[in-house]
Amino acid sequence: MKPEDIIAAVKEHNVEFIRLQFTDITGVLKNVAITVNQLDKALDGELMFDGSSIEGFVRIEESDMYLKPDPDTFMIFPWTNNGSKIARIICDVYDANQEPFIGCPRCTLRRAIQEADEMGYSMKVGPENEFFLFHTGSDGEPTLKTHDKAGYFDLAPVDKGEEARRDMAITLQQMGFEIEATHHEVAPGQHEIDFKYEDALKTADMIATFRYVVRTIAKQHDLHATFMPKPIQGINGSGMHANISLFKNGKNAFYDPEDPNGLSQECYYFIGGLLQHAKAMSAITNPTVNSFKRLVPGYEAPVYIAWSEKNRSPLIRIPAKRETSTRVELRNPDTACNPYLATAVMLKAGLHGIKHKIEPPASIDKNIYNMTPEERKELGIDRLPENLLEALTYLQADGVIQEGLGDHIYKRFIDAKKYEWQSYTEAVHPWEREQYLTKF
Ligand SMILES: Nc1ncnc2c1ncn2[C@@H]1O[C@H](COP(=O)(O)OP(=O)(O)OP(=O)(O)O)[C@@H](O)[C@H]1O
Ligand SMILES: N[C@@H](CCC(=O)O)C(=O)O
Ligand SMILES: [Mg+2]
Ligand SMILES: [Mg+2]
Repeated sequence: MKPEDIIAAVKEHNVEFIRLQFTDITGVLKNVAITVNQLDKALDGELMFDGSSIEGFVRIEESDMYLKPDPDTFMIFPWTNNGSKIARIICDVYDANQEPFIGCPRCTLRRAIQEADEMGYSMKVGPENEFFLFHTGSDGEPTLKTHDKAGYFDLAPVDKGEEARRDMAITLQQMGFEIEATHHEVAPGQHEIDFKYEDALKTADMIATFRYVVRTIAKQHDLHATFMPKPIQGINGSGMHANISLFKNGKNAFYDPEDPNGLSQECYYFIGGLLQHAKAMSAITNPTVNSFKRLVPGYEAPVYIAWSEKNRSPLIRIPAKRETSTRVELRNPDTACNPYLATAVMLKAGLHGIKHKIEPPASIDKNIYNMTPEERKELGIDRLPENLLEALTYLQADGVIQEGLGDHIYKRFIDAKKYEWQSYTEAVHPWEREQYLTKF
């Protein structure tokens, strides 16, 4: 969209406020709301804000930042706030010198996309977004209660969860999402909404928007939507499987009809790169203490670093469809990740595989969970980090993933996450009281 079209649309639909959105390094959506009078100035990229209060941005002495709206992301929300129509535009963050800010996650993804572009590739991503819907209590705070006992693909009697999910899909469609599927997931109260794959930057924007819409609509149904990866022990957690392909000259570069598996050499190398960097990448794709409680055996989440054309136990699965749909499904990313940074490191790792011709190990077509440790060792199957601290240690040893993040984000991320880990280890958890309070 051109700036003049945006101004015309705002006037035509009586939009009162425009939210200028961006994310901090932890992936939390931030916004500055402006009135229509300021839109001209904002579209020219002249709107400044104080970056010193944003997680992982800058120090107070260098805090002036510019928001550069990306006109292609303009959209009017289908709902009103107290009767006011609101629109949003997603922005890149620029520094005081009017250069892309090195701490801006969206600009970081742009850099990785540029690297792919120089090699002739464009990355497509389709995420599978899982989440839980919980009731809110009389105080409006979320509980852990769901009133459905439904499971995978169930058609529950019409309940709030199903109604809310339908509303979410309708709203997203009104906002231009092409919804491919919505279904109940395996766990009670767990849902999935999948939208059609798109170019990497567009998909990352859509994931950020998706989370915002899902939470907003849930609230309208007195429900709390959570993208926390493992809210309840003993049942499945929520993943965000990333379906990835590279296109070259308008064709899927992962497809090769001559290959017995229908996969191109580039696809094999891309898998090789993802597997080689999986441990370091997990700090970004699974960025919370809680993320690693999902990555345990028995809940359809990956634990072992391997790939397969068939079964779902390894980290990477190759869904059966070929030609345009040929893709790699990376199964460890979760719903707490920053979609821009997660996409940037996945692309960086895959491109590294192509550049350095990293052959993946043989595919594993047996259920890895049923193997003995000795069998896994014999096949050279390693596992993902067991916790956030371990993942951070791998990230600190992986120059490729660090380069993908850029020095600024890498350092701020490590500092923020080490602090998070420290605070977690100092906390006394209910489990400890259960185990020790009466025993000692
Ligand atoms: N060439 C492609 N590149 C990237 N993503 C693609 C491509 N083709 C399809 N997709 C996307 O892959 C996702 C497919 O999700 P779908 O739920 O069908 O996958 P699945 O892994 O088979 O399901 P599940 O894991 O829930 O059993 C969608 O977002 C779809 O748009
Ligand atoms: N919820 C599972 C995935 C279920 C599925 O295969 O769709 C996970 O944590 O990854
Ligand atoms: Mg699923
Ligand atoms: Mg999947």
